[in-house]
Amino acid sequence: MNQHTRIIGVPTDYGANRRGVDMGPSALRYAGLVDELSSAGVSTEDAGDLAVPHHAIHDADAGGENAKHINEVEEVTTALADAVADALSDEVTPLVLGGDHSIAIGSMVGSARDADIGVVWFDAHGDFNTPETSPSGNVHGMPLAAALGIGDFEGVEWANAPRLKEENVAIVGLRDVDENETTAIQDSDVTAYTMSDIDERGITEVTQDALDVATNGTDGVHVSLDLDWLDPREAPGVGTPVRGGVTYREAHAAMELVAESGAMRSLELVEVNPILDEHNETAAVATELAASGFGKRIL
Ligand SMILES: NC(=[NH2+])NCCC[C@H](N)C(=O)O
Ligand SMILES: [Mn+2]
Ligand SMILES: [Mn+2]
Repeated sequence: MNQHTRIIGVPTDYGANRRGVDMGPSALRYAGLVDELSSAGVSTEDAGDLAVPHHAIHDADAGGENAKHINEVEEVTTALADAVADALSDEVTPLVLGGDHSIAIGSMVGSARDADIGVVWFDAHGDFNTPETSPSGNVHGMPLAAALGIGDFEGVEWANAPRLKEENVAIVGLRDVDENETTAIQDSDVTAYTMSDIDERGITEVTQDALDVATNGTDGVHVSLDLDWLDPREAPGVGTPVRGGVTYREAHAAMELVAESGAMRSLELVEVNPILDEHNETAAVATELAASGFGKRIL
């Protein structure tokens, strides 16, 4: 496989309640991302990090707001959307390094600017809240609803990806969903595969189904990999860990299927928090999974 990718770092934690995920891009680079990708036969250019507004006070722990730091999220995701769209028009695959999962708004908007896309969302969470349903006010719990224009996000131009349809979105590995978020997912045309589905049918069949959903009638697929998708024993460096996630091998099997589909248009690795990690192992796992997504095989 001969592929080219452009790394776009997005060192932000404005969408999360626990600090430190803004150091994710450094941790991923330090874990050897470029070497790992080159062992997959992928050539990499590193565009560095996007500028993220700095505020002396980060009030993510403060209550009250129902979409905390939404202005900073808008600023960052708007710049990211342009960077992702630019990479695609230069015919390189954008590889976005988070940062918290709010950045996915920018990845999806950019990836869908000139194409009809599907999304495969590997995550413990639905990230389907809106400011009115969110129990936390953290925007990293809202990016799918934002891109799809659900609830408060309807008509919010910077956040919506009009060329992404609900019926082309597949969430894989769900195991922690808020009450009103559950209803919103059920009322939508999004397909959600829970951990119970993976228990019953196995990771291969479920991932294949998810890829079918995302490729059906689209020009390509944005793959969003939240590291809390994995079991916290394998990926401890995340801000919102949930027990009972996929194993290291299941994660690789899924990413190998992503590569085999030939449909991956853009990829993001999010929610790596080096402060909560053990010896950078979550970042290391993330780089290995990215390589599998780009076609690395054992033999
Ligand atoms: N990308 C994430 N880690 N999202 C976690 C979201 C947690 C919770 N559902 C919330 O809305 O706050
Ligand atoms: Mn998550
Ligand atoms: Mn997430």
